Amino acid sequence: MAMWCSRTALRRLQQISVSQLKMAEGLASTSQREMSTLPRVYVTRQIPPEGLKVLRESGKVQFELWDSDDISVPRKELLQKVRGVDALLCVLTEKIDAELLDAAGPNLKVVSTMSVGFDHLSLDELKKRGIRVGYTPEVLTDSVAELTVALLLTTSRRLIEATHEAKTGGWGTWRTLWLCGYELANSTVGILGLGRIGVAIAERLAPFKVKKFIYTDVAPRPELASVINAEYVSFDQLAKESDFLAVCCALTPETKEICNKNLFSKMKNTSIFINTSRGGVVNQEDLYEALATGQIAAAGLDVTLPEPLPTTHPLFTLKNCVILPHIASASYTTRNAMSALAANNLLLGLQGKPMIKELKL
Ligand SMILES: O=C(O)[C@H](O)CO
Repeated sequence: MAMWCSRTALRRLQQISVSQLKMAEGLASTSQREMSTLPRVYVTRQIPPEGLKVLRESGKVQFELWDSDDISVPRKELLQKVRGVDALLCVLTEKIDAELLDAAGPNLKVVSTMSVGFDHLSLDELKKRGIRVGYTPEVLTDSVAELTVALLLTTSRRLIEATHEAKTGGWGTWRTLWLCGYELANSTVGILGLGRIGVAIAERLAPFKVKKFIYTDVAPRPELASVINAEYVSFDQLAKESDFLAVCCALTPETKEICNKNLFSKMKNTSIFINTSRGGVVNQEDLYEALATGQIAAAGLDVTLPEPLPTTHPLFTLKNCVILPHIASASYTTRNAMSALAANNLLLGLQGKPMIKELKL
């Protein structure tokens, strides 16, 4: 599956125009000898075309690519392929840990992930080795916020159940309480972990006549909160007062399974729980209990643990749980922007320049 950037592969991967292809080939063929001295990069996925174009047209690196977007690179292959590389461009399915960094060896200077989340990276190990890390915040904020709103409305207004009923004969006469859900108007929306994405979600929800935004985080974030007029509350207050609770925090050792029975037991039985951050912030057994027993009204999840969630998982048996396959940032524009940003971060890192978006280790 892996390959060095060849003519056929380039055409297939990037659906680029013939002139663009010629340019890439020209670069490759005119400088075969020069190329062998260029820094080596391994790209762990067939990333969207914009990023590959950035790498290719830079003329500053030679890169090898795992030539698939449907199957992630097997660990064994990855450990082999990273040997001796100068930089790695990865996605969130690859664990970048001590084993991998040892396999890569001392040449590795830059890891650039095409994601805003970095829980798949062992930051301590990267720091210890002086490896710089790029990531892709901001470019996905709009897309994630849009999807979060879509998931929230789908869940609270029971759209999946409704289309199922319409299609399968459950649609009888118009009924007064059939498929009733919960509305945003006059509601309190809680945000767990207020960052750019939380703000963008609130900005989109405000026109639905939300009464109040509340949030909690490790500390108040007055600048961000003032944009959406959100009040800082304790974790318990957030649980008790939210009609809609949107989880927007990063997965860290501190937030691992922070959404557990302690949280669900304090929530209203009319509340809607939405998670578009990481599956690991939720204790899924506790969530199942809360949903199955009516402790909370419904949940919308774009992320689970593991991913993919096995189709036999109990959460799939619940009508009041909407599960999406981690698509919050999945718009063509955003995925291309993430790809280009990851490539540019990598190139800048290799040149010893500040990256556009670099994690402070
Ligand atoms: O971390 C990320 O970037 C998202 O989860 C996927 O876009």
